[in-house]
Amino acid sequence: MNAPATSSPLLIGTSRRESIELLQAQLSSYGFPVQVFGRKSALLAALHAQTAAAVLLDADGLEDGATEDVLPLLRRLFQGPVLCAGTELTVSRQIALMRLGVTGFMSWPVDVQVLIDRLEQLEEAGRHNPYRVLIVDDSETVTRWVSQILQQAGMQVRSLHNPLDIFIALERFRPEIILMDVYMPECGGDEMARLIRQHPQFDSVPIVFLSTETSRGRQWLARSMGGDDFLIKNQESEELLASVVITVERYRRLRHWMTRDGLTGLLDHTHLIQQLEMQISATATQSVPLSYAMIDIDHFKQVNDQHGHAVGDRVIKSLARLLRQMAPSADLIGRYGGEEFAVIFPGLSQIRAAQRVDEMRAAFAALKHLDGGGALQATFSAGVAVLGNNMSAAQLVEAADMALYQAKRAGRNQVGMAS
Ligand SMILES: Nc1nc2c(ncn2[C@@H]2O[C@H](COP(=O)(O)OP(=O)(O)OP(=O)(O)O)[C@@H](O)[C@H]2O)c(=O)[nH]1
Repeated sequence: MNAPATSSPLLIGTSRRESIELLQAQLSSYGFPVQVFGRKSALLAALHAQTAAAVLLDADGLEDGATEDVLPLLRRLFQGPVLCAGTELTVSRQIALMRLGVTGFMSWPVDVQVLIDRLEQLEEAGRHNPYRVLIVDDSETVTRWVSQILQQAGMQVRSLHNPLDIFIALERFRPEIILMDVYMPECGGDEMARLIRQHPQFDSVPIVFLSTETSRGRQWLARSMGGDDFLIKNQESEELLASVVITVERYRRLRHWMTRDGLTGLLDHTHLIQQLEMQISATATQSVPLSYAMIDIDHFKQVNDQHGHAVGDRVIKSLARLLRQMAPSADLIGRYGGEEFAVIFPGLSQIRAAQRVDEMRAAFAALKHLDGGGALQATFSAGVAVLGNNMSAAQLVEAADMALYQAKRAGRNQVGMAS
């Protein structure tokens, strides 16, 4: 059995179907559904009948047509990403293929890890998480005007009239950009920016000043105090929108590399704990539970010793992918250490979280990991704890860790619950 394949399939068009059987099996074992087509008409019919995640075309063409012949028809049916894989694609051919609608290139034979990374990036980009924008301005007219423009563009907006309340909003709403007035009765926007920059977890959130200030000197002073950009109030709405989109996109890209573990793309240890602390403080004011699970692959040393480190890495990546598919959000999963992972479950009781983790455990145990011609299976053990009164993040982690230790002692491949 393969990983739960929730996504649309990758469609591959090639005349060398037999040479990609291994690639197809590997992708399936990572939970990516794949369909392979030798004939142009079959590929186009499949695109007509269903939604595809992406299309991968062999630069050497299909059995009954060159790649350049397939693309115009294909592009009429499919607006998503089209990758093209070739042995020696010259720059001029790549440009010609791009003009026909190819969005990315790869080397042939296709490296499964490179392809998986590309597909995961495409999935991530396709999730359409709306931008979170915090507006801090004492003027009701300005906040209403700015909110309206941004909300109409599909963004999530919160407004704050008193800048002194900003830290609660930063923790709860976790904005990806702050649009801040420069002159407010309680304090200056530049002073507030300086204060925000004192906190490492908010140090990278972009701050764009909104002001009627046209003096370049005053603008530069505000920027030197921690602002990223300066927008004049009452300008064209297109300019405001463009500035927000460009700034948040750049922030998202930077943040991805700053916070993620290189092998799995999950939150690294530091940012997982930071996320847990934020979730705990968000839960503090609501009477909802918060559970936390620690997950550790069983006998992983043996996997490395018997199959090699590269296969071990593949097992780690498969588990990361499976957790991403089955956890509430990619922002709530982390790689805690080598073969150790953690998942945060806001709003779930300990028993419900343990049930979810047990479903993950069963799905992972059923996965087949390829090793040359053969395949191996692996299992994990887990410990789940729920946040108690006045419990800190460190105490919650410790409780889950103890439950994990009990699950290991009780024979592994099971989920333990902290008492
Ligand atoms: N391939 C690979 N191995 C890793 C990575 N990080 C840690 N490991 C290995 O994971 C293994 C962890 O082994 P142990 O902590 O002894 O535990 P275990 O063998 O999983 O046994 P139990 O946890 O008791 O079931 C060590 O051999 C590490 O070298 C990694 O990124 N890639």
